[in-house]
Amino acid sequence: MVWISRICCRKYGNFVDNLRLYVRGGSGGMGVPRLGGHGGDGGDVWLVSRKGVTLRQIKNRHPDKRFTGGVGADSSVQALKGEKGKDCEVFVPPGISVTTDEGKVIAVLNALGDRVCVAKGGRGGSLHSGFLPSKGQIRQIRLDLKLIADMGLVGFPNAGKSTLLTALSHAQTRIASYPFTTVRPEIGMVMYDDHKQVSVADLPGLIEGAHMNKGLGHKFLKHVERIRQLLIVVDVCGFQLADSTPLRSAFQTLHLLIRELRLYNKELLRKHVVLIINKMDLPDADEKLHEFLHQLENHHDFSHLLPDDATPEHFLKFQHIVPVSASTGVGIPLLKRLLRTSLEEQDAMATENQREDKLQELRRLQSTMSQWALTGPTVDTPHT
Ligand SMILES: Nc1nc2c(ncn2[C@@H]2O[C@H](COP(=O)(O)OP(=O)(O)OP(=O)(O)O)[C@@H](O)[C@H]2O)c(=O)[nH]1
Ligand SMILES: [Mg+2]
Repeated sequence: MVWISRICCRKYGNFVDNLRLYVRGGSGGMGVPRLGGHGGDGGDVWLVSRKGVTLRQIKNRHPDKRFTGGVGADSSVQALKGEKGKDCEVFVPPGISVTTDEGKVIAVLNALGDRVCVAKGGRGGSLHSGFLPSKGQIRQIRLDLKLIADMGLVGFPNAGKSTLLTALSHAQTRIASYPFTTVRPEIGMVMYDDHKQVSVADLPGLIEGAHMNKGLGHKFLKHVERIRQLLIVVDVCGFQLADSTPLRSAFQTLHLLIRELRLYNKELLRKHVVLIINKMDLPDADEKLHEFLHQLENHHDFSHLLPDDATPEHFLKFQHIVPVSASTGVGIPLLKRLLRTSLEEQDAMATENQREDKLQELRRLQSTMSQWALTGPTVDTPHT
């Protein structure tokens, strides 16, 4: 039996997922022409990925968001070579991508302990520079945090993603009958009776054109990149953003969602996906589910139902398809079990792939060795 714990449900209040920093390397120290002494180089500014740090902490502790390396020491009679200025280390959470103001990605810090120099200190004065020091590098950089969770709820607004997370984990998410209720990601922990847990992220609803920054656009989509599996949530009755926009059936909604994911980053479609068909308590839900499943099975026959250019080149293969009602709780225990199963299946598949890779490697080695037994090893001769 699966059980859930209110205590273990985490909610990230005041979530900060991006931050702009001003970083400046320290200036170099003065050289001494008379003695031929070199000034010390200025200190660099480094970002270092560390556990337990949040962008909010950085923001609170350094309201001016300025980080500067130490100044290199001047050359002197006592120390002809001046000492290097102190490096400045800024601790950041893992999962950070660092970009310049022009949008150029400088680095991605994924693993704990990853580090990158974001502003180099200036050179100390030397013969080369007429013993005058140079200034350190100055940069405005942007840190973007990509959320890490086992699974992420993805869907159009109002599909019931937040209601589902509450039903799965008792996370206290905002739920309302209007689109775009969720404006920042929330994470809930689904607990199992053997104390294993699965983290599930509730993400703001997508709309058509999200890949071009419509709605919450990229602000939301970037979080999907680091999530292990997608939980695509579709309202069995479809979706209509406003009276003036067309009503999309569940089948159409699904395709439009896939299109948005693909246009943002087609690698996302390589992830494992569980399809959740929600609101099964609504009138006619059974017939609509039947029709939707039929369309899914024979999707090529129904491409005429899709809006222009919505036909995806890649059709997602679903690990599991689960009809539920997040409001009444029907199907929720099954869904909880399937979340766990789906992650275990992915782990098993990864292990199997690794085993297969090793076997292939071994076979290659064996065939090379038997070749050698016949002909002797071939040695690459350098080109003359
Ligand atoms: N009948 C029915 N209504 C549901 C169900 N799940 C959610 N709802 C209702 O649908 C509306 C939207 O629910 P939310 O959970 O806020 O939807 P969401 O997908 O998080 O929406 P956004 O945050 O705007 O993207 C609310 O009025 C819910 O009460 C369900 O299983 N059945
Ligand atoms: Mg929501």
